[in-house]
Amino acid sequence: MSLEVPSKTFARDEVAKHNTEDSVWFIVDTVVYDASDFLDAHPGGEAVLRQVAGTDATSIFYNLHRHEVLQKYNDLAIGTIAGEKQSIITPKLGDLSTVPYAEPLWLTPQFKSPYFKDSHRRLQRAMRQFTDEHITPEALEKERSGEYVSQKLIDKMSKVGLLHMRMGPGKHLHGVDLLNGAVDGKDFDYFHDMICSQEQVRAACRGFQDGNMAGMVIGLTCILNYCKDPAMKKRISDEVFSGQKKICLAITEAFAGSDVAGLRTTAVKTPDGKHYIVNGTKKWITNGVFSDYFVAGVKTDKGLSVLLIERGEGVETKPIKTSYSPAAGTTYITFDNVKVPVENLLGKENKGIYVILSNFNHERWTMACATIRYMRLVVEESLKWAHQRLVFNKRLIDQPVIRLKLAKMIALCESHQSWLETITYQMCHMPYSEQAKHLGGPIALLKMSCTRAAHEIADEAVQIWGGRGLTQTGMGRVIENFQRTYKFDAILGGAEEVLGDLGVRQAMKYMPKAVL
Ligand code: HEM
Repeated sequence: MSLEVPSKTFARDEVAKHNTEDSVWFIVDTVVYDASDFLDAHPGGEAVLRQVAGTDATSIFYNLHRHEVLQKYNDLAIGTIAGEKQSIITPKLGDLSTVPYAEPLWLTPQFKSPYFKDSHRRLQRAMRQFTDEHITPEALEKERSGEYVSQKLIDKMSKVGLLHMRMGPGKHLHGVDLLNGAVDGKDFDYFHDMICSQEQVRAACRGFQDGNMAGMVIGLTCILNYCKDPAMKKRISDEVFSGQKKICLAITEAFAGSDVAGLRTTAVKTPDGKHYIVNGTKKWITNGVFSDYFVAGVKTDKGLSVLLIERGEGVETKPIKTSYSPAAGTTYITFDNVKVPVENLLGKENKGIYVILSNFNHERWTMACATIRYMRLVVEESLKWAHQRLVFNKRLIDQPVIRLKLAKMIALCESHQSWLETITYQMCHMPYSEQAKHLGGPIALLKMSCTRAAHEIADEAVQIWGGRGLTQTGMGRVIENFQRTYKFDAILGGAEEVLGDLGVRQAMKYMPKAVL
């Protein structure tokens, strides 16, 4: 699609005359812009616009701006050059990218895949449209302002079943209309789940991405799987799926991160046996500041337990400043003599470790989905940039050293997506009990390897982008956001070192007495 501009046409000679004190016109990709009243407002200053007055400024413009700038300031366009056609593509909402490697191979027309059915393709199209139209504009705004996700967006996501889909396959999807019938809830599998995760990442706002209900993805699972009272389970899941209430998972503390056995928050039963009294703190809790429910790991008399704690007397939350956007809602929580009914125990007392562990595979796999898709976005941006940026009178892509960096980035991205799809296929075909036994290790290794790859990609991308890879607005904003935030995925949901160790230890459980 081309930019929509007024139908008036001009000769190039005519444009050339508008290089006076009062009139500053120039051409970008055959569109004529009258910047005479924009000189003061131009963020890059007046002088640079005067320097190009009357000329074709296409290549200098694309050396300095993203194409979306022209969409935003479309009212400066007054027409086009007679007999010439725009050559630069303006993507429509929902479109697939035609940049090589910008889409996973299964979405590239020439490639076939054994994994994806029509319902996956329908869901991908619907998710892309929904993300481009509703999620990305809000993500960009909130990532910058640091405000939390709006109730309006939550309501929209709830209406199209997106909150339900984020929990993965299961009965909670049966009978729910998913993006206007894109997929039947009973057919929803882990490839649909992967598509939901990966499409949303394209907003490229890592803080907002977590702020947008990541707490629910890891917190509500414990209610769906371990809440013993059916009425309570229905009440809470209805409230959360409808977007009226927010929930988060509160495990980590200043005292213990990946080492969950080291938790120090205590839950002591009252003498009448009807309540627990909870005391302690939680740190780095995503979405905690705006949550109504906290699925909290606590120490009971003989071990670890998991309790559903409602916001109320004795519960205090305050934001923690991190290197990604405050939009994530990262929180420090204090529980001060909080009275929790014993019915709120999730799973068995002192056996909370099983409740916590049951969450890990899906959480880590979701993080791998997201990291890989963000890596691909960085590849797409870097390919576009290398193709348009002129340095030493050459495009960056004409330099072998740049092509080598891109080759490494593409290879890391493609290999991890393939591994992810192989594991996702196993998740679709292995019963849950088998998954816990056979996939915990591979998923841990996949996540560990993804974030190592992200580290390499961030490093190479910043070298390609230079200062723009370190600047929050403008051309390199995606790269800047990625290089500043990929570490969250290397730490959250299990640090790389812990996951690597887990992967090898799990493999050793099945090691035969093999010798050389
Ligand atoms: C319709 C035409 C134009 C519009 C709407 C426009 C708009 C903008 C905007 C929004 C920015 C902020 C940069 C960003 O964060 O992306 C900017 C920066 C800038 N613009 Fe323009 N601009 C136009 C044309 C031009 C042209 C023809 C030049 C020619 C030299 C130019 C030179 C600059 C420079 C040097 C910067 C600063 C870039 C930086 O900080 O990296 N602009 N412009």
